Amino acid sequence: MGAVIETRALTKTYGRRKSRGIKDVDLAVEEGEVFGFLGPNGAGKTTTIRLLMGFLRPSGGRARVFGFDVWRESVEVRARVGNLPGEFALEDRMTGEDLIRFFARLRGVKDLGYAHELAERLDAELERPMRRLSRGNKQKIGLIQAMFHRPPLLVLDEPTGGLDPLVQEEFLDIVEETRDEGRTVFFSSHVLSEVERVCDRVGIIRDGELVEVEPTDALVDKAFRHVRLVFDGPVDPRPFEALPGVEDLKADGARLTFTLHESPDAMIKLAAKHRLVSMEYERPSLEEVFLTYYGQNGGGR
Ligand SMILES: Nc1ncnc2c1ncn2[C@@H]1O[C@H](COP(=O)(O)OP(=O)(O)OP(=O)(O)O)[C@@H](O)[C@H]1O
Repeated sequence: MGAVIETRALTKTYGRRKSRGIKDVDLAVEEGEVFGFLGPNGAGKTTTIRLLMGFLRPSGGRARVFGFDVWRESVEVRARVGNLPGEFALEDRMTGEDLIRFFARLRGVKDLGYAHELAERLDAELERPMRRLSRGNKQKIGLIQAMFHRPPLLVLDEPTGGLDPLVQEEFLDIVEETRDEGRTVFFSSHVLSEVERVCDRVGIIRDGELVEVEPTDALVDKAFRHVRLVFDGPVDPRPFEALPGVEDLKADGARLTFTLHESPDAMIKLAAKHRLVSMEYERPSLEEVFLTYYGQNGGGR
């Protein structure tokens, strides 16, 4: 099967002033993959998710989920998608258990076994009224609600927000199991480490535009490297500084550290003219790669 989510030039502007939401987003999420949708606050993640769920009408372009138009056939879409919205209003007096039973009736689900398994694994409090739950505990109820009927597609907006680290880990295990069952997961995040751990591919959105879509490994692989060279005596750092792709060079007598944005060939040949004691050549984290798209202060490259 082809794409589970497919958007073409999907665009949303807000209000009469046509203020920015998202612009010309072309996206294809394949069946059985875990897709991470990355961007800082205000980049357009929630807007995209609300469009996919048919909660917002596109200003331009279109989007399909399982082949259904997300706006005109939103009932068909929602029947196949488990969704955690960015913000959700929960009935204050209801307990988590009441809410799950309510959704189970709506969806015609009789067996609540998986709902209770999820509640136990996420350490959710199903017996308390919602108004007495902390943000993180409400988030757990929202996640159970999105997942307990094992929908073929999960669309989750910042699913780990407010969860403590152990529960985040458990949630990521559940995401991996969901993929093992051949189901598809699309989630937005700005926690790069979790995306690096579970996502097969990532899309990076900046100022409403999708700037990169890559397999997670490939994105990190094609990025720069951290290099640390230690020689048996002081070396002149200037020839290293002059190499193409060398940035942020720091010299400390016999020790040079820098980032390298080109292939290592010229650097290795230059280093080999001296006596090397040790060399480290390391991939960056996804977090560091992400910063190269945004700059340290959100500027971008
Ligand atoms: N209802 C609205 N009316 C006007 N502008 C809006 C509205 N909702 C979002 N925007 C604008 O659209 C842009 C994208 O917002 P969106 O909420 O989709 O970003 P996000 O990536 O989900 O951010 P966050 O991580 O903060 O939720 C922002 O510039 C935001 O100010």
